[in-house]
Amino acid sequence: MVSPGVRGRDRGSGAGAAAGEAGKAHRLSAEERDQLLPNLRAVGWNELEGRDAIFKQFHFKDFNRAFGFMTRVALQAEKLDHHPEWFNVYNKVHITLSTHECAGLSERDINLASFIEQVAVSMT
Ligand SMILES: C[C@H](O)[C@H](O)[C@H]1CNC2=NC(N)=NC(=O)C2=N1
Repeated sequence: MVSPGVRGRDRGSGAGAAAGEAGKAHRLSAEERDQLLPNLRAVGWNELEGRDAIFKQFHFKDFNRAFGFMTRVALQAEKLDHHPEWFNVYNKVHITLSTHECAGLSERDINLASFIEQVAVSMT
């Protein structure tokens, strides 16, 4: 499993973030994709066609579980200042992750997807 990372935890502290950590997002290189995407593909994330983004559909027992999941993801997204594009109806949640700032997939999406997986596992 990809580690959820710590991006955002020290946001605003100004304390020596590593290169790229709190700075501008960059689109993942081919090598970075080869390294980072297989773990997410293995748990159902897929790359979209025609857009540099990843997508997954989640199904829960009922709306309460789905909305509880969304609430936990929303709080983390706000902490990370990195937000999902998502759709919910009843027990289904569809999520697309991409980084608007660099118009494509960045490490931020990988980190958020990893967090989302942890939450989903704990809700099902
Ligand atoms: C101003 C604010 O930091 C930006 O708009 C943040 C907010 N959330 C974001 N979410 C996503 N998915 N991509 C971004 O580039 C992004 N940027």
